[in-house]
Amino acid sequence: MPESLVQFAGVTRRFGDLIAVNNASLDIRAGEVLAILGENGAGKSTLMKMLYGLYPASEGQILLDGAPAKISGPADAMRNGIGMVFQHFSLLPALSVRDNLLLSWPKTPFWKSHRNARTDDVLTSLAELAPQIDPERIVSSLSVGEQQLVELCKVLNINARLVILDEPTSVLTPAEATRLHGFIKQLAGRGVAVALITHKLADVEACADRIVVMRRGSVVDIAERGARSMAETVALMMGQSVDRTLRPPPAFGRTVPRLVLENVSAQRPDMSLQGISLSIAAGEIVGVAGVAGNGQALLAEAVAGVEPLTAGDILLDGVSIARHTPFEAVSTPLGYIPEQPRDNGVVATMSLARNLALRDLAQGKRATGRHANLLERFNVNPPDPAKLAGTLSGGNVQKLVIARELGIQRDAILACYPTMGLDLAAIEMVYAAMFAQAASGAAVLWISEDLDDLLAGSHRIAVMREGRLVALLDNDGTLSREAVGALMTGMTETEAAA
Ligand SMILES: Nc1ncnc2c1ncn2[C@@H]1O[C@H](COP(=O)(O)OP(=O)(O)OP(=O)(O)O)[C@@H](O)[C@H]1O
Repeated sequence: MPESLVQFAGVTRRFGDLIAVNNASLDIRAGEVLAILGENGAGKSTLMKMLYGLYPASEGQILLDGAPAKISGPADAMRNGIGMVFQHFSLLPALSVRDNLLLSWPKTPFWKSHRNARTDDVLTSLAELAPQIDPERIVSSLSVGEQQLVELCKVLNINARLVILDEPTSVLTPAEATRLHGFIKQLAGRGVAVALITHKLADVEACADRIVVMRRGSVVDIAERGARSMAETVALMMGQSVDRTLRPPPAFGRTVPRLVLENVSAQRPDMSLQGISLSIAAGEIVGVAGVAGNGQALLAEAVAGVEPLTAGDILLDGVSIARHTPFEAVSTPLGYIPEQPRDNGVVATMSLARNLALRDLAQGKRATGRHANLLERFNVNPPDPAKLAGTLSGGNVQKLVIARELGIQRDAILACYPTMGLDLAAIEMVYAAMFAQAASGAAVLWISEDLDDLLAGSHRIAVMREGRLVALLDNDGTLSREAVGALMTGMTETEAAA
């Protein structure tokens, strides 16, 4: 039996009346990859945050190397060789990658935090894990996936014995995810324990040695790799079986242009959007495919009005909706699901009810109770309008934003990674809501890194590379992943398939 590094013995965590983790017992062994699965709000993050010292257990005990762990905060956890990478990042956006790594590196000399041969060791894990990231780049210019890799390097730099990863692949491109899987296996091969919280069965298939399933706060199953079929694991997670087949989008007659981008251009220090023109008809879903960091984020923010346009216009039903300040964007008649909704879509210190009424409030109108049923409809858990948004689990924050943006019929929808961090049942619900909007005439612009979902759910696919729209393809059933992948990377189809 391999050595137990950590043991949870009957651990419970309450937040007021809510039992987030209920009498959980499990161990984490040196050199294993332990996948922790469960639907949104199942208690996965809370369980690991207790180990990382962020919350004390309400009952039960956590043992480290067989003795009761004395971890009263993340600094203690790190001293004990436990590192955690969160869904929510803690990088300083104005500093370079190198400076961010130096700030959290225990060996950084206090007198010299700058470029210096003696501090180059801080870059070793970056070179291994993400050689494409230039350490001198400013963090704010990195894609979300790249930022996550930098967060992971921070943890690797403390020489962790246990690395906890909270949904690491939800923001990674397929290629980045594959590289991360390989790296996780390498870490385990060196004797490091990896606890991997995930919703993606591909992560489990690629690297898990054991699989823990949580449901409603309880550990409901612990199994060795291969002991359960994927269908059995999903049924354990959801308490039922979920058919994960994306229904095709509703048919539409491409006649009336609704959302029109005319030569849309915008500029950030590291990225420029160059003359994007695209016309989306009523009822049409256009999926935007691209390798992360090729201008999708800037396109989304430009269309949403968060980033001012340097040229061009955006028209909705013939009327310009191009905005010049983020405040004006609040009145944009566009349903907008932003990337990283915890940062960009909710006010953590406000109640769920006020977050649902955020657009009204921002326009100086009174918040009404008419939004309350949206919590039930979009399965936000707990569906308590008085709860603060900051207390929701990551997936439930996403559902809250989706409830606000897709809960009423819109003329146009801009959806950025709308299923990120969601469990399988919630993904189905989001796609159903998005397709229903299209069926009722909304023009939908949908940015995603999941090519399979884009191919299954869009009428046309726009491919972005280096801030330009390099292709606009009819998704007529003949498009292949390889063909779109080739356009995304600029490689030939055979190179992309290799
Ligand atoms: N600080 C907090 N205050 C109050 N309730 C909380 C707090 N943190 C978590 N919860 C609640 O505890 C439950 C478990 O949340 P947790 O974040 O552990 O779920 P999760 O399984 O990681 O979900 P997800 O997959 O959506 O990230 C949820 O109902 C959540 O609302």
